[in-house]
Amino acid sequence: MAKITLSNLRHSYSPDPASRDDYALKHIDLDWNDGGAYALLGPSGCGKSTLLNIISGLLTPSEGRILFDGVDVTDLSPDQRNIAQVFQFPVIYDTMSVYDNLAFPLRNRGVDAAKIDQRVQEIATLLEVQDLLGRRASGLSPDNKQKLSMGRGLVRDNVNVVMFDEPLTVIDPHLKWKLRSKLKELHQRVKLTMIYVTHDQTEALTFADQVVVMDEGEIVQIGTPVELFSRPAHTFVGHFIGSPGMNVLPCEIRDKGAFFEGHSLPLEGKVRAGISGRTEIGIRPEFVSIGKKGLEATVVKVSDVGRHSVIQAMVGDTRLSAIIESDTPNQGDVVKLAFQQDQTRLYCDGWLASEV
Ligand SMILES: Nc1ncnc2c1ncn2[C@@H]1O[C@H](COP(=O)(O)OP(=O)(O)OP(=O)(O)O)[C@@H](O)[C@H]1O
Repeated sequence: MAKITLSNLRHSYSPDPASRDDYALKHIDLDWNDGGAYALLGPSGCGKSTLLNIISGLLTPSEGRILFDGVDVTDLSPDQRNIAQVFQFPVIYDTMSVYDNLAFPLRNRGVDAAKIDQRVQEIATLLEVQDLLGRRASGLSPDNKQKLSMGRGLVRDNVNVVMFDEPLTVIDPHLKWKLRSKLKELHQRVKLTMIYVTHDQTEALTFADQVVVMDEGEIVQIGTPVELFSRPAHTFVGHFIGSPGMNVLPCEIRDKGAFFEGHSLPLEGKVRAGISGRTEIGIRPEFVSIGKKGLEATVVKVSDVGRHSVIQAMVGDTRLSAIIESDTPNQGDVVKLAFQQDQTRLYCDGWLASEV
């Protein structure tokens, strides 16, 4: 296990990058603490795989250094970095048994037979493949093949980091939640440093203690799932996390207050001093309610999603979502929307600009 430091990293796939847009990773400075469970979350193309490949040593960054426990490993090969990686698709030896597949990474490093047996049994039990140990890997279902692939990544307890790159892509939806919670349980038991790469917020939020959110080659926020939900540092995080995502409404700042469609909307706290730029109000649909007073809005869509309804309503040209627990309005109704003040945030050029 190790603390991993990424220092002043930049990466461009172009041999001659001319502008910031030529960089797949724009500037990354980050510590992954020893024993942490991290998710690297972001949309397709934001640079997750590039970052992962730089940590694993498959890719040399254009600029910057990678340190494991303070030791510079930038010029070391993937093998010398002593890491384990689980990919989207199973990487297993089809002709070997399940047992031998799990034992392979340990045998390869000369671990003694008793210890190998103990680890193989432990990991197989955890992943619920203990009954399959004698079977040939080629005959396994796709789910079990991927479980085996994960097992191979987890079987060594002395790796610096285990990295998972969208590992549940091939897993049946009904098994996904089970494996996600298994991985979490496993992390709590083994306390290896783990980095889980995904574009799926549910996977990231269930697995990780800390979620690193990326967009366009940059880290936009690092936080616990609760922090990302409650105070998104950027409107991108507000949109990307949550279902539906945060409402972002254009606003004007006057007399130290925020005005949307001519209405004053009380913010959570003060407007940060000295801001200038495009200003927006951010409020999650969970904190918009229908009341006797508030912004007049026309309901344009109502979706019953079980425990609550999601309504969409127009205020002028702006569409808002609200999560409504009871007394759901009908499409076409004119309602009054109220915002919970301590959840009403201000953003300037995308970044959080209200203070509490
Ligand atoms: N080998 C390559 N050559 C040139 N450009 C690349 C290469 N690999 C990735 N890119 C570009 O770098 C940027 C980041 O890609 P990357 O694959 O790291 O993103 P990602 O978040 O992992 O996306 P995905 O989830 O789709 O894999 C993208 O603009 C992509 O087109």
